[in-house]
Amino acid sequence: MPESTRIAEVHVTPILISDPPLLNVQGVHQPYTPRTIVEVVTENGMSGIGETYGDTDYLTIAQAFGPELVGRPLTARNDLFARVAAAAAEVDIARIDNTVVAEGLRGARTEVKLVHSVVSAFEVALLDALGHETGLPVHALLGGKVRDRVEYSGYLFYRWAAHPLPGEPEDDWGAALDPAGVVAQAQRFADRYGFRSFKLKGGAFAPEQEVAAVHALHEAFPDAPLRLDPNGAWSVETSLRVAAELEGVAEYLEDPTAGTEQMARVAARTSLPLATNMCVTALDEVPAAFAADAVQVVLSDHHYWGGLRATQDLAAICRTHGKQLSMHSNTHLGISLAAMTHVAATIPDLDHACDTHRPWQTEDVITAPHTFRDGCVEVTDAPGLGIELDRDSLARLHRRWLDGDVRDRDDAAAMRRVCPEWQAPSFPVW
Ligand SMILES: O=C([O-])C(=O)C[C@H](O)[C@@H](O)C(=O)[O-]
Ligand SMILES: [Mg+2]
Repeated sequence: MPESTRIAEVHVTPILISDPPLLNVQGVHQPYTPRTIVEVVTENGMSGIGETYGDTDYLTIAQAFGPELVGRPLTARNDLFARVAAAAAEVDIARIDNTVVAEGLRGARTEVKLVHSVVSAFEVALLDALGHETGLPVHALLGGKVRDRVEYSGYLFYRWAAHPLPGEPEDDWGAALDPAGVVAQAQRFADRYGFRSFKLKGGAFAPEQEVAAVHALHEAFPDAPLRLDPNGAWSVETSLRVAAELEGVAEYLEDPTAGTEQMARVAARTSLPLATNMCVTALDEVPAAFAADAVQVVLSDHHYWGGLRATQDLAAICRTHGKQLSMHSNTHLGISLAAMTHVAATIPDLDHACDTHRPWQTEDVITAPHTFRDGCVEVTDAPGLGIELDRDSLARLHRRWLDGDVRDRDDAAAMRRVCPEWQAPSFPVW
């Protein structure tokens, strides 16, 4: 492939995918959630695909930036951030208010974070296309894999059996609203996918109930590393109480309390490691959090950090500062799972099984969705990401987006359909 191979077409396609009624501190997942699918096509007819958030602001930036890639060299990735940021500056981004919102439960919402998430989809698509042009897998383009399988953890959620209205998407997982329900869900995850570690999304019920669920999981799976993540819902004192009850049971507590300062106060008084995907989610948040030793484990996420190479950079920063690395996940499809798996395969010191929402999704836009064996996804050596876009499925899910009115993830609004008085909580909740 000549270095001058150029991009001939870029397609940015919003879709709505079905999502089960998973509970978190902000509310409950809506029946449908938006994603953005990016495809680049080279002048040689090779295609590359990427995936990111589909909420209005991300989509607006992606749609503004997409056409600018046409005519650019396929190998030009280093200026993506500057170019996407410039595109973002030209459009109206309506909802930047530096508050925590549901579409990611990712700490303060800033323009830089939006830009990173958009960059990630284009970077992955460019790497995928480059892989097809060269015959190399994405992990090789990132320096090569150091493992043949990437381990994921079973991501447990409190959940309702069904969304409230007839005709909304259904699955057969049933409700999980107490420790027995959580253990049954974990058992099904273990039987079906072989997961050997579990994360419970907390913040849905009082901490004592969630601690009881983690103890029940420990009893049922004594060797499994366990995590509990209330997305910052607890006060410092509550976090310390929970930490004391879960020492020796959990491998880490994820964002027990909100913000670097409070996390540091908890970290100073427990030996249980604290992990975050809320207070260290962009480079400018690193110095203060590391100086205060507020976190011991950083959850990478290539959507947050601006792509696969940025994730490798984050790994180097964590290594330098003696921090461990794990991986966060939001609702995502197989394109992102492929990207997560390729980058995870290249990071020597990925210390924990990665999170993934993928087992909760019943739809996808790739022709052969991944399978989990022993909780792991095989690292493919096929060119690019090693996946193929399912164009019929993409068209169907895009049609749903065109016909529907969901444009943003809003877990509080979804909760209000069942509990009209529900408000997004003020923190700490407990
Ligand atoms: O903190 C986390 O792990 C997440 O925010 C992951 C997801 O966003 C999860 O909380 C969700 O979708 O409800
Ligand atoms: Mg988290």
